[in-house]
Amino acid sequence: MRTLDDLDVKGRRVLVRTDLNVPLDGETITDDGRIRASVPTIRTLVGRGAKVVVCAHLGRPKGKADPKYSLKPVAERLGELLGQDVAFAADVVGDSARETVASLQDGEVALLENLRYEPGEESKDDAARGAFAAKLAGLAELYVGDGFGAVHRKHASVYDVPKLLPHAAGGLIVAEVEVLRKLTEDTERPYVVVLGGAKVSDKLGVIESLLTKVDRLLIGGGMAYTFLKAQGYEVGGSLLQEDQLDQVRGFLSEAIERGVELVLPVDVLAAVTFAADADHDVVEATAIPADREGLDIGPKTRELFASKLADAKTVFWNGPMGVFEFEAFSGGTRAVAEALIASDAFTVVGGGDSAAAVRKLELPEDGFSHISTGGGASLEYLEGKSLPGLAALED
Ligand SMILES: Nc1ncnc2c1ncn2[C@@H]1O[C@H](COP(=O)(O)OP(=O)(O)O)[C@@H](O)[C@H]1O
Ligand SMILES: O=C(OP(=O)(O)O)[C@H](O)COP(=O)(O)O
Repeated sequence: MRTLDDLDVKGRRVLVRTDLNVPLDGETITDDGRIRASVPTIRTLVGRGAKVVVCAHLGRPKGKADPKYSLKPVAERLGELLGQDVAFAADVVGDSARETVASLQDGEVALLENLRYEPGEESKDDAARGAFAAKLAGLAELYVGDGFGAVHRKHASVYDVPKLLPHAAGGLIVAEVEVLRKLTEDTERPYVVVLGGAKVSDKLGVIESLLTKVDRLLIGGGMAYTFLKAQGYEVGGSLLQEDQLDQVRGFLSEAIERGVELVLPVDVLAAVTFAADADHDVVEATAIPADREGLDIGPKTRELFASKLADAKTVFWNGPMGVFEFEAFSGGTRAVAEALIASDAFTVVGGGDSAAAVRKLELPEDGFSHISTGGGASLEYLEGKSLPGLAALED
């Protein structure tokens, strides 16, 4: 892959695709890790006299402008971290974007509004995506791909724009790939992957391939309930991917055939509702009451998972074990994080919320070998698949 050093950026408009998909509470950014991670590349371009046009997505607004998902608060935070103003365009490729970009001087930075306000960004139709990509590419002369967390998405800003402009990979993508490559080459064993979180349908897809690579797979968070249901247990109002139950049954038998230990929760915190102060009890994972939802793994599961991590030599973890944003349901995530910190394995934690959890729980970031900005992106990288956003940069 070409890197920033291969581009002559001075005085030129450079479109930088970053991942600024940060957790928000209203307009308040609750974790700015991904914004911080985008700073070095932007700063390098600023230092080399580029006119820097940053683009990114936030959440899943599904092709329509929705103020809830505006990047405006992110522009302010990015400005604070860079120590210079960041001009904010109120649209993605409209009048505001064109005017904002046109007024940039060398060394100045602009951020476009949320890419996913535009239906072309995520369209499955190549022509629709291509048409939007052409408008986006029209704003700049060069392209830098640096949004590692989104490289698994075949989206216009990730996949199509680099086909239209001279391009290079930014420092974050280079650094992430360098570390994750270590997990795919001569992996020291036991190799354990821990999966949780809420993007269940997305991430169930990687399990088939992980079963051919890992020694143990620990499944917690919102992921676990589809497995429990597939085994025939009641999961009440817990997160469930009903349409993937058959697929999950397949994983359960394949794990047995391959001799992979697939470890599920044995107890959970079952809450009466999804709220920070919800009444809850520890129940057996096989006996979740119909009117309850599982919001965290229970104490026996925390011990079980820690024991399955104790002798690991390589660990990848994506997805919180529970709704860590609520103090009462953060214990499982803390327990898994602490088990990784205590271990002498090569440990990588990835994902916007997983990384945010480590910081929110005030755990030492240097207790992990690497904290990746990508969750789904890292998992798909570990599958060994060609990722659209990396393939496009390699061309
Ligand atoms: N049992 C659960 N029920 C509902 N949500 C959950 C549960 N466990 C974890 N979560 C949620 O998963 C979210 C993170 O999921 P995900 O986006 O897949 O992780 P990451 O961003 O680290 O890749 C968090 O907001 C957390 O509250
Ligand atoms: O937050 C992200 O991924 P992650 O939750 O897997 O870490 C990325 O910004 C990708 O977002 P998407 O999963 O809505 O495409």
